[in-house]
Amino acid sequence: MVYKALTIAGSDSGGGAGIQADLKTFQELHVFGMSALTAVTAQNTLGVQGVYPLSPEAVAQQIESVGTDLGADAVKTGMLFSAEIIKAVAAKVKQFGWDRLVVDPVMIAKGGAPLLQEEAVSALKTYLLPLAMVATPNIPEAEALTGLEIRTIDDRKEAAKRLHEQGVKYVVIKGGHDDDGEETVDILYDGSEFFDFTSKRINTKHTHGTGCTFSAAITAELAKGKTVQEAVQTAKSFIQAAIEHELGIGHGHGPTNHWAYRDSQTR
Ligand SMILES: Nc1ncnc2c1ncn2[C@@H]1O[C@H](COP(=O)(O)OP(=O)(O)OP(=O)(O)O)[C@@H](O)[C@H]1O
Ligand SMILES: Cc1ncc(COP(=O)(O)O)c(N)n1
Repeated sequence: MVYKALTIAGSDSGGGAGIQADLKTFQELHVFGMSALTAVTAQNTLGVQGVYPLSPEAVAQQIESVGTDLGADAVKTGMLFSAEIIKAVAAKVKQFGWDRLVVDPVMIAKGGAPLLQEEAVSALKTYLLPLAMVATPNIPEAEALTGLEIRTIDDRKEAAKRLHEQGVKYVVIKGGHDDDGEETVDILYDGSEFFDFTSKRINTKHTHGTGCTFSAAITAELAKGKTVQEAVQTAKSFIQAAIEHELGIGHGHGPTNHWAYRDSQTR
């Protein structure tokens, strides 16, 4: 059986985030990866030097090419840039009836560069979140999507409930941005219960692309037919290994190590 996953996201020339992180992660998890580019970024470990969005038609046509021939067992979205691209993507997801959809609501790169226009946040809420099986906001993204200020674990739970009310079936609020403490805690809400995924916080500056890699791992596991809980558990182990075994490349915030999880399985 060949499992297939499609990522709809931006290109990161530096290879640590975006489409590149997604395809590497799919491959590492033994899932055939396909892509529809939304934008090309000139980017490295020091920051984002340029953003060149594609037309909504170009995005829609790439998805159409994949959907009408290869099909996809699961789909994820990353950087979508504009309200027009979000609408085009939502229409195609509906057309192909893709229900294993993971929405990573990418807004701002770690270095501060905007990857989603401010006015597109409401399009994300209106058109895409209601189609999402899983959404994976970090804390600032969850704040932008709910209007809540998130300080405590209870605040995170409240934000998860609000996003569930907006139509997301499973909400994962990631704890990478919670700088205090010895642990990172990601919270999963399924509409009735909360589940915690906890790991030791690794003290490193090489976390470029952690969010993309984590959501791509969830998507790969969903493509195999795993439950959301199983998929999040594998994704947490995948990202933990990828951060822990850092590559140390580039002069700034380096990428994570996408092959570390596979190595850890064979050790
Ligand atoms: N220093 C760390 N140590 C261990 N795990 C981490 C660390 N930083 C992030 N993570 C994990 O990485 C995953 C992504 O979380 P994070 O909150 O960094 O996402 P993000 O901000 O969307 O990422 P990105 O910066 O790529 O957009 C989560 O599972 C989180 O717990
Ligand atoms: C094309 C693209 N997509 C997503 C991110 C977010 O990743 P990060 O916040 O780790 O920079 C990025 N930097 N570039």
